[in-house]
Order: sequence, then structure tokens, then C-alpha cells
Amino acid sequence: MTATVIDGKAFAAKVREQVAEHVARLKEENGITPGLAVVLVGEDPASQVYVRSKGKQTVEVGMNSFEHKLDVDTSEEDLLALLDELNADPAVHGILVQLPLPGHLNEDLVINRIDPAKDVDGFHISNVGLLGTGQKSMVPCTPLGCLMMLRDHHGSLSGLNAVVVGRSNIVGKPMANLLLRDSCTVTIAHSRTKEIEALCKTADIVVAAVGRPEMVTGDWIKPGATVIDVGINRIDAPEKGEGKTRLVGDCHYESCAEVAGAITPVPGGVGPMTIACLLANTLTACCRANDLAEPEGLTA
Ligand SMILES: Nc1nc(=O)c2c([nH]1)NC[C@@H]1CN(c3ccc(C(=O)N[C@@H](CCC(=O)O)C(=O)O)cc3)C=[N+]21
Ligand SMILES: [Mg+2]
Repeated sequence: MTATVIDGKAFAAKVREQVAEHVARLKEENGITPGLAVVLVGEDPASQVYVRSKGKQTVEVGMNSFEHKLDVDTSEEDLLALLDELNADPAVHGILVQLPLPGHLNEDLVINRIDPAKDVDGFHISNVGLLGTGQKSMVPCTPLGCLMMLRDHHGSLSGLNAVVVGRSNIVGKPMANLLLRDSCTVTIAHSRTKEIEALCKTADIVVAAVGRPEMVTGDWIKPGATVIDVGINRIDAPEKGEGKTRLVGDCHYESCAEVAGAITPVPGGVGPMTIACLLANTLTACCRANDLAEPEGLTA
């Protein structure tokens, strides 16, 4: 068996198209342009790439993009003051603080300063609590993108066994909550899980989000299962030449694809969906802020 490849890049392009259509309508009928503010502290090269890509795609769907690049030694006080300004700015509907922050900044404190209604990452404790109790919230972009692909592939997820490998606040835990809400039987596995391989083999859906290159191999996968690979790991690729690297997921693609029914590739799977969902969340936040109907199919 060879797995169906779930094309996240193409799916993300479709999501962005839907967002763009809705944004055009908002402008025309309501005179409103959604705005996304992205705050980057420091000069981490990978973060700069993501922020640039987010800014570009934000403008492409017709939204306003506000980029705030702060010095690596910015004080917590100054960062919090900027967030207060963005919270109060009616042109800003979504705020994202790029993580990780430099070590002297308290991430929890910073994230919880964002107005929950503008928290398009869904990381504010209010949004975490709302999601955990099945109430309307802002949903973290990466798990939302995974959910969209799963719903698209399976239709209903009801009754399926899902194993989420990884227990982070930004992917594992919200992913588990979303799958539970769609009536999956959910298990969260992590570094201390006993017989993790046998556990994964019981799953109809495996979501891998551990940050360990190619950890999940084909012998962990039940024949026909769906594999969602959240990992983005840059590893050495001497076969491509001296000093070269390549991107791999948390799943060993070739061996998993031999057994799985469907699988997301890296790159071109979850990554592009994450940014598309950030735009979708910004649109959702803008609609809610203006008491307008939310975009259908773009929320959890
Ligand atoms: N507050 C916050 N929210 C985030 O959502 C957030 C963050 N901080 N910090 C950094 C991570 C990382 N992240 C990615 C988004 C898209 C791709 C993506 O599109 N990747 C491409 C490949 C990119 C490449 O070639 O390097 C792909 O998978 O096809 C990757 C990584 C969002 N993050
Ligand atoms: Mg820190």
C-alpha cells in the first residue's frame, strides 16, 4: 500500500483564497480591512523567515500587515507597553508574538497580556480554557490546520482512535482537545509513554508533534491509518554535498508512507496550513470584533 499524500500546500492555497474572498466582501460591504500585527523580538534567522512569509501572505489576501521588530534586549516593560497599544488599536484585529522569546522575557506573562479576542495564536489562558471546555475561542493555528486536513480527508472523525505524540501547549494539548471535540478517542503520548510503538499502532490517526527528526517509523503505523506530521526539523544532508541540510518531519516519511492510508509531507504539509490558519483566525477575530457573521469552514 502506498499512502495518499495530503497536499497541505494546495489546501493552504484554497484556504487563503476563501479568506481573500471574505476579506474583499468585508471591504466592499462594511468598509473594514482586517489587520494582523506580528511582533518579533530579536533576530533569529528562522523566525525572520517565518515573519516575512506571514507578512507577505497577509498582504496577498488583502489584509493589513503591521510588523514590529524589536531589539533582542527589549525590556519586558517595553514589550508589554507595545501590546497594550496594539490591544487598543481598532485597526489591529489579530496579534501574534513570535515564539520563542529571548530568555529574559516571561512568555506566559507576555502572551497573557494580549487581548484574548485578538489572540490569533490561541495561546492566551482564556482561549486555552475556552477550548478545553468546548466554548467558542481562538484556536491555535497548527492544530486547526491539522483538523481541517483530517476533516477533509475523513469527513467525520467520530469514533476514530487518535494518538497525539507530544504534549506541548502549542500543538499537542490543543490538538487533543480538538480531536476530542470531534468525538475521537484521544490518547496523548510523550517521552515517558510505555510501549509507544504498540500504542501508535492502535491509532486510526497519528499526529506527531515532538520535535524529534524521523522518530515515528512505519512499524509504528497501523495499515491504512492517517499520519499528520507536525515536525519541521532541519538536519544535515551530506548526500546533497558538504554542509548541506534538508527538512524532515517527526515521521520517517518513506517507511510511514508504505503503511499509512494518508500522510502529510514535510515540507508542504502542516507548515503552510499553519500560516493559512493564522490568516483565517485574523479574519474570524475581525468578524467577531465587528459583530459580523464568521467565515464558514474556516473556524473549528
Ligand atoms: N507565536 C508563534 N506562532 C507560530 O505559529 C509560530 C511561532 N510563534 N514561532 C515559530 C513557529 C514555526 N511556524 C511555522 C509556520 C510555517 C512553516 C512553514 O510554512 N513551513 C514550510 C517550509 C518552510 C521552510 O522551507 O523552512 C513547510 O512546512 O512546507 C513553518 C513553521 C510557526 N510558528
Ligand atoms: Mg523566555
